[in-house]
Amino acid sequence: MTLEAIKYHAGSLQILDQLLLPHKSHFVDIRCVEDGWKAIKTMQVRGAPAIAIVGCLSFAVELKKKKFETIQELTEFSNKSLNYLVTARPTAVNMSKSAKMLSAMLSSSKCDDVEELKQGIIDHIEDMLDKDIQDNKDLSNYAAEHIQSTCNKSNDGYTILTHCNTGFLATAGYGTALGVVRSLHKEGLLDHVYCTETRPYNQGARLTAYELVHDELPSTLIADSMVAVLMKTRKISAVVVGADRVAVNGDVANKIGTYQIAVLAKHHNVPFYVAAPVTCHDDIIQDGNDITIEERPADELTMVSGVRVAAKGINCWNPAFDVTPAKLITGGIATELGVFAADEVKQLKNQVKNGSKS
Ligand SMILES: CSC[C@@H](O)[C@@H](O)C(=O)COP(=O)(O)O
Repeated sequence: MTLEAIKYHAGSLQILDQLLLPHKSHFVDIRCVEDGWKAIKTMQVRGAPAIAIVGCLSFAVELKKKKFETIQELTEFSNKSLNYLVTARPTAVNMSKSAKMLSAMLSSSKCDDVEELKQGIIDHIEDMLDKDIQDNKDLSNYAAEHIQSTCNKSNDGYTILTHCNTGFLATAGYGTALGVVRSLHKEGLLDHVYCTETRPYNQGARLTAYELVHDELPSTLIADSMVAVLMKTRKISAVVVGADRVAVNGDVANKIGTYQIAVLAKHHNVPFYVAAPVTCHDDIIQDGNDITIEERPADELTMVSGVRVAAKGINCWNPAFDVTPAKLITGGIATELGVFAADEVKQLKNQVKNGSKS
């Protein structure tokens, strides 16, 4: 049975509450933009593509119920809602790109029928679901081919290390970095996958491990602090991670801990890949230093599953993401348009502008 984290039918949205995983599968209703914003902020849904998809669908659900007298009224409501959704979490680019695209669609539309324009926006948002799954499959297949042509095999196939959660739970389906793992497995080429715990919020232990067990993939969980010894003592073919924002120069913001894994990969000569559909690429921010890094509440660090593990009174710093410089992304950046060297990812922006797909 395929995992399902987003249940959507015209006018109705439910999401799997990721705060309760892996212990409980419980879907919550998202009836409006405010519900969508809260679900993103509290991380009931997380992962860059899923944030944008659930944010936009929450807007679509509220839009469907609302009546507008004029196009101006529709436009004002839309811009206000979309701008609000962008404020829930700042690092991933996907929601802000979608918001800009939908606002531009409204402002450039020649349609003078409010209902028709409203439905056009809803249709466009609904298409995001299928498009994200197809993009993930395409980029995963490209990355799997690239790994086969450039990385070392271990035993009966390739051994991959991944970080955070980038699978069904972080996207509309299939996944990005975890999609690459799925594609290798489908081809009979996956020997093993290691997933990090991903402290402090444990997306690896709670969510990636859940997906790997669900799909019966050969897998092992490690603590984040074991990456160096893993690379030294076991044959790792490649590291594959996702992205929250890829800057124009190929620097990548992703889950905290990604940067240190990239440093270790460089030291141990392990190719380091980023799996990032075009929706994760920022066309404006030139380099990683200008990416806003979200800082999350201290209790995500001091508490584990509601139990305090840190001494009371200690100061905490909890950046949720870090930036891996392009020069450490030695394998490449996999997109639905192919695999790019990180310092050549600028070309991707031109291909997207020109509408080419190869
Ligand atoms: C396909 S998901 C890519 C990234 O969004 C993922 O690696 C990540 O950093 C998620 O962070 P999170 O804080 O759980 O939203």
